[in-house]
Amino acid sequence: MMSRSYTNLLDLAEGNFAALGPAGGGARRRSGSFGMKRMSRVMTVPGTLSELDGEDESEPAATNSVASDVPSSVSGERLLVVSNQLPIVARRRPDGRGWSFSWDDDSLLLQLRDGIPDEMEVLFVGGVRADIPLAEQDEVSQALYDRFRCVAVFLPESLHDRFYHSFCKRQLWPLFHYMLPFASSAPTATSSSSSSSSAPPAGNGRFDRGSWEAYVLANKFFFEKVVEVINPEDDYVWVHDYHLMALPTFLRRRFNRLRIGFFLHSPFPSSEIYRTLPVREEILKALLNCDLIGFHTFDYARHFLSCCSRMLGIEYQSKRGYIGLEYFGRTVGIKIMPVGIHMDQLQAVLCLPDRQWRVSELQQQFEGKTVLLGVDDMDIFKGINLKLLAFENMLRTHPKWQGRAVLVQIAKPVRGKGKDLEAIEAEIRESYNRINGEFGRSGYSPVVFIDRDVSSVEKSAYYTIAECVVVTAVRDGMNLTPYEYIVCRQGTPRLESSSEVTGPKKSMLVVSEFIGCSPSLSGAIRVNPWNVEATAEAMNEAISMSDQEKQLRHEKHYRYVSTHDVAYWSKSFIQDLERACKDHFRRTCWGIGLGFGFRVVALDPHFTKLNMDSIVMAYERSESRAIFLDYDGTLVPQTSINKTPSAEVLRIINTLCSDERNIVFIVSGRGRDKLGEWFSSCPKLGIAAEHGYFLSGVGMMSGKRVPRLQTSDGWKWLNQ
Ligand SMILES: O=P(O)(O)OC[C@H]1O[C@H](O[C@H]2O[C@H](CO)[C@@H](O)[C@H](O)[C@H]2O)[C@H](O)[C@@H](O)[C@@H]1O
Repeated sequence: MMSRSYTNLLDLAEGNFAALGPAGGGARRRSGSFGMKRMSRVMTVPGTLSELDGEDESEPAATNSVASDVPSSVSGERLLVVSNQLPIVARRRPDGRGWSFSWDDDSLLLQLRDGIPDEMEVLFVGGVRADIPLAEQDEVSQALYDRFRCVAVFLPESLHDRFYHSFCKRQLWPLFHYMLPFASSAPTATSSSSSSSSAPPAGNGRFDRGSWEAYVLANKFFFEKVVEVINPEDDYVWVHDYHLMALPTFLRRRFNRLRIGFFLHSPFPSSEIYRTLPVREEILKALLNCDLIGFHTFDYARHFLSCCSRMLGIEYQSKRGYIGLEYFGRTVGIKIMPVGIHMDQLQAVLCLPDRQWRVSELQQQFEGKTVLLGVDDMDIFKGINLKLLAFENMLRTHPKWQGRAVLVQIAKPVRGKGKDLEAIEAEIRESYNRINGEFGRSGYSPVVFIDRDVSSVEKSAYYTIAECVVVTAVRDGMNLTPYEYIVCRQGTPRLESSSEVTGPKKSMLVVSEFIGCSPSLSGAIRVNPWNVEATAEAMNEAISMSDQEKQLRHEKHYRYVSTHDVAYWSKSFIQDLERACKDHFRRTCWGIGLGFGFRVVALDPHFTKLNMDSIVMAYERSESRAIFLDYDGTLVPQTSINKTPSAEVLRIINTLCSDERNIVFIVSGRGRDKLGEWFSSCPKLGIAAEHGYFLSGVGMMSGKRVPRLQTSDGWKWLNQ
């Protein structure tokens, strides 16, 4: 029986969006609207597997198979990077007429180009971080495509609210950060939401099916934009982050053999958390339509694999260092590779002329003080208040730091607002006012709280003067703050002559054990941020450590961070994606299934479908036959509670066994006692019980049938 969500998804896939109101912004285009789509170099042949698995045949997009003689890697390959937002900064022109656009140099998506081979063109597909009126969307789309090879996705406003603010930010994002929607108020703190005024309709953080439908529909909008520009035989598609987890299913339905990679930038939670999501199977199955799925850490990948095992019954295999999930004949690769920073860009900031001046200013401001630094988005998972409590605790338990230690906390403001965020902001304010009230004195404020946008120059200047960076996030996918700090403390050769870089390079880190970068920072002091006293001790230890020790730790970190940069990450991902897809064009692919049950069955080209008439003919022609029958799912339905074989099954088995030319075996993992009991009325039947550990029954010797082993006790198990 189809579940409700399947029905809805099918509706969505068929273009029935009634529940969500009119869809499509002014800029929605049909295939090929940018006028540059190339012809397919591979012919497709229709076919269906529905007879084999009893699935509905009425799904035209799902039944294409592709011929197997296909070109190997060729030039002209392109990478389509699909993400919720394009790496573009959009500004209204000062005269109010039109828009000006520039690359967002801070965007990881833009930076990843450095790891992509030069001959591979990179196109971006995603939303624009600005409210572009409907009437201007066509023009903006064309400009973005012509100038930046960016394909803009515009979602109708109401759909965007339900997709992003409601499903992404109130449901997926908190859940992936281990927050279950127990309370009636929803987590709404966002780090980059577009507007707080357009509150989503869902009233709390609990699962809301309408928002899920909006999520699926929004993913379909992204899919349509990909379709406009894709050349499925030459292109790779790299989908980013939790906003677009349904997209691989849309892509796979249309393009059976498209090369699809996905990278999750947020954490993937423990299966005990993930399994509370009502659409848990749908999302897992959608991701399994990719060829490669990437995670920042081993733990996130491990959680994903246990979800696949527990919720879908799919087990992973590890071969020669690669982890793969066998999914209907395709191997879905699992990639563990934390993202890195863009070295050149950070170093370029270090060389900007006004930076030196900013560093000197800060050195003066904090002269004689030891600066601990926090740089976080102001969101509910960053644990800023826990950091303040730990700092307060350190001042109290180690009074030598009173008057000497300063915590500078930069909290990048976010536009999204919610009750949780407001409560956390109030708590933070109360904490730093209390700390400054108790420990502050003339010329000394223990906490300097900066809740405004800070330029990259200013941020790098703070990194330079900080003795230690403290990250106490309670969950974070990766968190690149420690990496940025390490690179800024190292400086660049061009700074060697300046007064800012003197003596050996050193840095010190206190980082939460709940964030993605933690495993890669072996020289950091790792803390459980919920343990305020232990974090206070870690802060004290970090700033009290000898310079030599700080230097050793810094060198170790710098070696890692400078070699595992963003280009290293993207290069490695694309290489693995290529590898995972290398035999795609040698396989015969069949799409089957409805909605999120859709998957591609990939078969060896020599695989031929069994045909009843030819089986009967071959059976009749043969002189001797070995017939091996599985038990559960073959002789008794997988779902039946009563596992005893029916009289009909026993009759058929005895008929098969009565033919002298047949040797019939049941092969099962079940125990010998039960199988022996169930088939006691089939004296000529062979049984391989407990996966073949116990054997009983007939055999052939020199072409002659040997009698089955039987004792007065009934069955004789050969290896007993
Ligand atoms: O707020 P969103 O638009 O929903 O995006 C979520 C966050 O995405 C990015 O951060 C994530 O990816 C980073 C790089 O992999 C990783 O360091 C971080 O821990 C992840 O949360 C983005 O940088 C954040 O601003 C967004 O909040």
